Amino acid sequence: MAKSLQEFIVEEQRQHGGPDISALIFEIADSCRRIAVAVNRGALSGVMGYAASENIQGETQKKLDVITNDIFTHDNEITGFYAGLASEEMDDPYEISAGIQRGDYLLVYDPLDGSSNVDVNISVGTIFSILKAPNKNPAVADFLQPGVQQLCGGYALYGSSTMMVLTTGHGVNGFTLDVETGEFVLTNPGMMIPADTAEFAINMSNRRFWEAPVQRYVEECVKGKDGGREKNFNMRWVASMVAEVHRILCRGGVFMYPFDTKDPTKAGKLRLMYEANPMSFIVEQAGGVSSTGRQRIMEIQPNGLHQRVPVILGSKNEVDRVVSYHQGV
Ligand SMILES: O=P(O)(O)OC[C@H]1O[C@](O)(COP(=O)(O)O)[C@@H](O)[C@@H]1O
Ligand SMILES: [Mg+2]
Ligand SMILES: [Mg+2]
Repeated sequence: MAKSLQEFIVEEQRQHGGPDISALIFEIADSCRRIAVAVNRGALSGVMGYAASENIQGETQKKLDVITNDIFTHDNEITGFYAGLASEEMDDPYEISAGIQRGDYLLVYDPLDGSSNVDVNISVGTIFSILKAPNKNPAVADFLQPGVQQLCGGYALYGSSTMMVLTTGHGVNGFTLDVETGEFVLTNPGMMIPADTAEFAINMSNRRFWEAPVQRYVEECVKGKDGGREKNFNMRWVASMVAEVHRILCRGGVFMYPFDTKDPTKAGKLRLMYEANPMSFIVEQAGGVSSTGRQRIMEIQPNGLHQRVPVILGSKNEVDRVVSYHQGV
């Protein structure tokens, strides 16, 4: 019989040792199960559309951004495992309430990724990263750890089925939610990204704002066999990073939200701490590569909780090619 997430994580912990974060992972999975219910009920709960608020990035929040942030924050706060929490939807780290025990870890998360898709019933997700807390009363600086220090990176995908995919540094495993039992079951053990691909994902409407190396790469993909590449390429853009990364884990591909000059105040669109880092951890553990074009993402020393970074990730040979185009540029 297929293993449950719980059985799998306990076994992985026993096998590899290190800090025991198995209970943290079960609680996160349970919280994602509750978010899946909120997302799946859709309009039935009256949660479609915009809230009357903006987040720190000046983005108008969807009602579900706010609801899922509340669920994820509350569920994980009360476990007593964390010294502090930080989310895309909160300007500053969330302080653990008085009376709740402070634990040894930090949790950073994007409670609802791809939220522009919820009103049109397209896949969304939750992304999270677990770090060691340097102390029980963490300041912002204590959260600013490079991705290589993550203890766990993972996401939940609320798609045609709900899945949880995660790594603790010993490969990548995928679990599907059995809605009848409420349990996540191991369905995709040892996920690996093929080194080669003929599929790329990028928001083409930003084309005129990209730098020369990305212009060159995409141009070559579009021209395919007529432009010197050995094959023709296909393109996908879901506008949900979770769905995009999941597709790449399942069948390969390259995903890019590169540096662009659209808004000179922003180095890219995606956020380092709770989007790029956990996804990079997963991609690297699955044999892929994740880079800004000029630097391995997981080696970036963060300078802010909501810092943005260019992201190019996926199948090794294609990402290596894009990175090589950046050399000397
Ligand atoms: O709408 P665009 O510019 O194509 O951006 C899509 C990207 O933005 C995101 O939706 C950002 O995430 P949020 O929904 O959490 O802000 C990514 O999931 C996705 O890859
Ligand atoms: Mg996001
Ligand atoms: Mg989000």
